[in-house]
Amino acid sequence: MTFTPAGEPTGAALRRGPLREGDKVQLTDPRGRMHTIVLKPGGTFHTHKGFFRHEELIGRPEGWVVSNTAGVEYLALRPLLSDYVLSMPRGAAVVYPKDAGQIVQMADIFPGAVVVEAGVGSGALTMSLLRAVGDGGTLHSIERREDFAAVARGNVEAFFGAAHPAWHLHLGDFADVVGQVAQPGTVDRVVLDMLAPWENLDAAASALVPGGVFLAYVATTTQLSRLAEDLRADGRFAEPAAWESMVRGWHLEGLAVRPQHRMIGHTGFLLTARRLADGVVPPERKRRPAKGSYPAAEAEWSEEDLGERPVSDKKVRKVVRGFEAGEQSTI
Ligand SMILES: C[S@@+](CC[C@H](N)C(=O)[O-])C[C@H]1O[C@@H](n2cnc3c(N)ncnc32)[C@H](O)[C@@H]1O
Repeated sequence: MTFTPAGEPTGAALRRGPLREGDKVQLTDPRGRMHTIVLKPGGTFHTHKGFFRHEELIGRPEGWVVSNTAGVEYLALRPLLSDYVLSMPRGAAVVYPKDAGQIVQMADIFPGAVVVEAGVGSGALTMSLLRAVGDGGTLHSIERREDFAAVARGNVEAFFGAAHPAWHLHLGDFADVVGQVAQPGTVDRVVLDMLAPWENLDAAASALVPGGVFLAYVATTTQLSRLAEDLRADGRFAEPAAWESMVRGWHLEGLAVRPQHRMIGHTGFLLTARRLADGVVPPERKRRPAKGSYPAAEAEWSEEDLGERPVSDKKVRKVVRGFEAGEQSTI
């Protein structure tokens, strides 16, 4: 199903115009609860407080309010991409919208770019990448699990309403597949969301153009540490940068304007590094390597490696005396 006229980006027409048969529609009830339905002739939406017929929405503009048999009102809107990824079927955990936005921006995904991503999981990030590269770009998505690839294909095609012209889904391991789908040195961006991205640095470095962006999304600090050290050891990448983003919603009610009590505390860390030109040695880092970083994951950690300031016995005795005398003091 596609309503896209020639020249319009894939999927755009599905998000415009009156509500149609086959459209996914998000209903918001008076308490703010959401329900997702697919409009079909003869369909009804039932709750324990009455029902309405889908025909009452088909042909209406988005943003319509429909009342059920008990007078309960529902606001009807097509889901946005950020709504869709949180309600679609999942194979693996998805990249949340807050991180997908950061990935598109910080990996500098541009219209027409050649991008390789792995793994695909449920296809959540895939949809943001496809929107960013556009119909004229190329996205190779590599997934090692056939069942997850099938879930992703279903989600992506349902969202765009058709096969996206920029999308190429491949089954297999990133390191085996990337060289088959892209010539060395031709990929603008590599985006990895997987357990062990450090196992794929050689393949990623071979695929990337000079100046290309490598971005990885990892869930734990131990993964982040291993990845950063292995990137430095590889020698074909500039110094990596890492961060996380926290998004806190706000409650807006009269004078009660405050942060919401609940938030998504942790999703993952993002790390980016640029591909150096071939044969270039990474510029020497000015920082003393022993301070604030540790040399290798398997090394014994010392206070100095961790950037801890050694504390003299004299200082410790002074603080203990102060503590015994009732003073508040820290080392
Ligand atoms: C967390 S999921 C990805 C979620 C996805 N980015 C999304 O937003 O829906 C991680 C996926 O990576 C796949 N994977 C792990 N290592 C891989 C590799 N070396 N090559 C290809 N896929 C891999 C796993 O099978 C899994 O489906």
